[in-house]
Amino acid sequence: MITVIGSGRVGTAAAVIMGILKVDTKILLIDIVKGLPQGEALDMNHMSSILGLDVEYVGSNEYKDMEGSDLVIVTAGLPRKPGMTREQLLEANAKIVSEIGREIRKYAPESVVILTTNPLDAMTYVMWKATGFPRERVIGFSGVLDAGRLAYYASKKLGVSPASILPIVLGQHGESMFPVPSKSFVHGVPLSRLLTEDQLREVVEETVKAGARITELRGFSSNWGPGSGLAIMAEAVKRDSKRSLIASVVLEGEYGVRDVPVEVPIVLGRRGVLKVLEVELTEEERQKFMQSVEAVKKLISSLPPAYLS
Ligand SMILES: NC(=O)c1ccc[n+]([C@@H]2O[C@H](COP(=O)([O-])OP(=O)(O)OC[C@H]3O[C@@H](n4cnc5c(N)ncnc54)[C@H](O)[C@@H]3O)[C@@H](O)[C@H]2O)c1
Repeated sequence: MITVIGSGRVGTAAAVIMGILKVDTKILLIDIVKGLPQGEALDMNHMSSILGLDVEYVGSNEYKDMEGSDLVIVTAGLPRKPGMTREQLLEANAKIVSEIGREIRKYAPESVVILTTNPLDAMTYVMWKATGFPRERVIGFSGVLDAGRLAYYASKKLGVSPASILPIVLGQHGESMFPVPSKSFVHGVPLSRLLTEDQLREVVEETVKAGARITELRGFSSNWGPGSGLAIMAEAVKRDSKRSLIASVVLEGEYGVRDVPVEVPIVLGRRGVLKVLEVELTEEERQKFMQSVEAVKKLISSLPPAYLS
């Protein structure tokens, strides 16, 4: 069983897409708002019936119902409003993530946790501390989205399918995120060779600002990109596919960094992170990556001490 905590825009998009991809036969939706997860589950069961999916959705306001889940997806928390940065959500969401982390430790102690709550990397740290799980089982979602956005914007300029691009985005999911065109390839040819300097600058800027652009246009933050990225990660865990994806993971010496979660390429399977892949960076790229790591460290150090142990 997969549990999705938070039945808002991202949680419901993920639940629907996981159902359509038949990632599991039972998906539990949890939220603190009475009636919301139950209503969403009922609507999704009608979808399941119409599409012949054989997936059962259940809605609940009780954390204990997650017992038996091998994968818990956390999408609970405040989203940004137009003009806000992800970093401004820090304190309010740390409280929510920390509480949920303790419930997961109690009711699903062997689960793999995938988290979306912003500011993503600092919240991954809070979840890691609150669950006490090994870093392999606490994974921040954002890299699949940021990399997908990089591939999308590059594909528009190149005139090739985004599916032909293997994109790399490293560092923080936030203002200092670090898309790396020299390590993003179309069949062995890096984007840095296929696009001009100006085009590269535009692609990087569009990628970094994509989330804010969506929020500005429609008044609320993205959900279809995150929902589909979460479904791809859930599929890798549930099918033990060992697919390589980008995600936020607490580093333990890789890239010369320790105890800080940032976006890096990983190999994902049933037990969570099986491997962290170290991309070879030039000195200039390494400096940009480290600036991004420093931004995450700064956010973590501004958290109240209650969330740091
Ligand atoms: N990592 C990413 O790439 C990414 C992308 C988009 C959004 N996000 C983040 O994901 C989070 C959710 O976004 P959204 O658009 O779905 O927001 P939303 O407001 O639509 O949904 C959030 C839901 O969480 C619920 N909730 C709050 N506290 C809870 C708790 N303690 N237990 C259970 N449920 C609780 C709320 O009732 C609400 O239904 C936000 O923090 C947003 O910034 C991250």
